[in-house]
Amino acid sequence: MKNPDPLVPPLVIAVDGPAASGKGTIAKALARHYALPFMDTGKLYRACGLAVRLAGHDPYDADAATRAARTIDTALLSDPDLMSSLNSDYASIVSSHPAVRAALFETQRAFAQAPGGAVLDGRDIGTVIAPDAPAKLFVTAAPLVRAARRHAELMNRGADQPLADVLADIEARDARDSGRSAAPLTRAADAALLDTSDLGIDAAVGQAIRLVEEALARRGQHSA
Ligand SMILES: Nc1ncnc2c1ncn2[C@@H]1O[C@H](COP(=O)(O)OP(=O)(O)OP(=O)(O)O)[C@@H](O)[C@H]1O
Ligand SMILES: Nc1ccn([C@@H]2O[C@H](COP(=O)(O)O)[C@@H](O)[C@H]2O)c(=O)n1
Repeated sequence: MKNPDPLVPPLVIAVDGPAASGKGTIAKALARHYALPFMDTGKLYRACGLAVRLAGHDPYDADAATRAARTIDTALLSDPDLMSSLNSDYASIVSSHPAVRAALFETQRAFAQAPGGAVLDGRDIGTVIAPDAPAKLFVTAAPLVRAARRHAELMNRGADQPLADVLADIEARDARDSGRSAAPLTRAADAALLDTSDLGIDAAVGQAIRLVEEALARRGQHSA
């Protein structure tokens, strides 16, 4: 990261959206473009879900999930099973417990408050973790487009899951994430919408940079 200029307000970019919408791809590209640190907050919930699974607990057991969230084992962040479909489900279930979200809040808030700014992607970055972020994106795409992209990704990784199952998983996760009472997935009122259904990765990243620049210009803020 560049040395933060004390005269330039920190550039915090909040990127939210439903499962497999491409928000991680876009957030990582924005972090590279603006030379900012990046956090994939979904990995924290995935690590919590995986810890619950490995301990043989029920993800609906709020006490077990909260204990796991309070003692996240960082080794789990690079576990090959972290990104599996089964673990996506566990992550989505444990993330609905308010105490789990509370346990993971400070790590994310501290990251978002880095002196020079940061890019975070997740479900509640623009609404809860960094509500004052000067630039917010809500990235989405049609469910079938998202499922096809995730399906291709899983095939590349050697996981052979039918497209219809991938679609059903994504829709179930979105419904759970949007329907929960604690920090549900929702577009912040001041987040720019970016639908990538008809955009390739380069075009989507180009649009994202343009939307960030527009948000900064509206606030009279410029990227350093
Ligand atoms: N605009 C795009 N065009 C084609 N493929 C894309 C596009 N954006 C992302 N992808 C691909 O779609 C898949 C999902 O993207 P990504 O992991 O960025 O989504 P995500 O929203 O962060 O997912 P998750 O919610 O599971 O963390 C990846 O394989 C990625 O390479
Ligand atoms: N800020 C966040 C990030 C993630 N979640 C939950 O974790 C699941 C996995 O996240 P991915 O981004 O890796 O898909 C997701 O389905 C959410 O349930 C969250 O609640 N808040």
